[in-house]
Amino acid sequence: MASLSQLPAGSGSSNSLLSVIETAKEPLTSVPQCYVRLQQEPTPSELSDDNKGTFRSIPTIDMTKLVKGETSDFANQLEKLHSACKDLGIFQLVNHGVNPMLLENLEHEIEVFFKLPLEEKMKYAIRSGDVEGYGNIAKTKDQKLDWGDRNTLESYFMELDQLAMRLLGFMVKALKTDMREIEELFDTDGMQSVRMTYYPPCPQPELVVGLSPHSDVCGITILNQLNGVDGLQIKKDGAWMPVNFQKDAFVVNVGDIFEMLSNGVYKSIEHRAMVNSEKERVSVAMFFSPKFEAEIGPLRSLITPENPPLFQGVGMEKYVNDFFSRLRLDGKSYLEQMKI
Ligand SMILES: O=C(O)CCC(=O)C(=O)O
Ligand SMILES: [Fe+2]
Repeated sequence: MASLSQLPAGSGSSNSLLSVIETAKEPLTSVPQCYVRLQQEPTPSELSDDNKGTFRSIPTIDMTKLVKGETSDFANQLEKLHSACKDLGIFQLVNHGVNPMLLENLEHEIEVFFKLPLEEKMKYAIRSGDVEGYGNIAKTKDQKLDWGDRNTLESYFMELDQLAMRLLGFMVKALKTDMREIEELFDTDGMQSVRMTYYPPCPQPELVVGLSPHSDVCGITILNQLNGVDGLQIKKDGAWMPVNFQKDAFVVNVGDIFEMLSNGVYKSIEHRAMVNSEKERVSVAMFFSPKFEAEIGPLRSLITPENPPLFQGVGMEKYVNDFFSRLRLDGKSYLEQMKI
């Protein structure tokens, strides 16, 4: 795994992580001890039939049906979006409207970047006190990135930002509340960050984890599995379930902050990434969060005497900083602390 933006410091910052690509270049037949996980939770194939549950695949939401507006298709799709966010916290988004040429260029440029020699990549390494670079990129909407091909990356960020705002709009509609509070939190100065991850093939994939179990500390995440290789898994009823999705679809998941904003109606989902022995995998996750100055907590418009707040309010900056000061990714434990 290389590159991270939403990881607490000790989850493998800088050198050990950045060098996994270099490690994987060696003709290895076994995995170095530092990557071996001794205790893995069961995968579906290891569970008894009684415990497999009913999960088959994540729901598919069709953006064109949402954008079309007030038709019966729209109402059905909005209901589907509501159930997906409430019951699972994740769905695949098809017909999202992002320019296919842009997606192709992005895939090409990111692959080229990850394949540069380490010395070249380290020229872009994140420096202490900075938030962007190899290893980590985070930006507010008005900050510029200065590595990679600015045109492609910036266009991607802009298109995804618009998509995220539209999706947030539909989610708010599905929650039957109004958009004003969300606009205040996310619009203009909202925070956008990205994690691009290159997972090299691994000689013993069953012994390692590409990205440790976690939920995302953001409003929503839009994940692009760039080269179409699967590896994402979600935790459902105590077991890890693989998520397969169409090559051109994005996976959207509810983050911890939206769980708080929705007062627990929508759920963030615990997930992880696994690797395989043959194919490298490249993913780009974009995280959309409220602005740093915002106070986050259950939306006022959702709170009534019958529906009291389930989470404490907290400043966004404090929330994010406290998360980054934790030593490792640990499922949904950080969000649990915020419960009243
Ligand atoms: O690579 C993936 O499929 C998952 C990435 C992810 O969960 C993240 O970057 O937060
Ligand atoms: Fe994630």
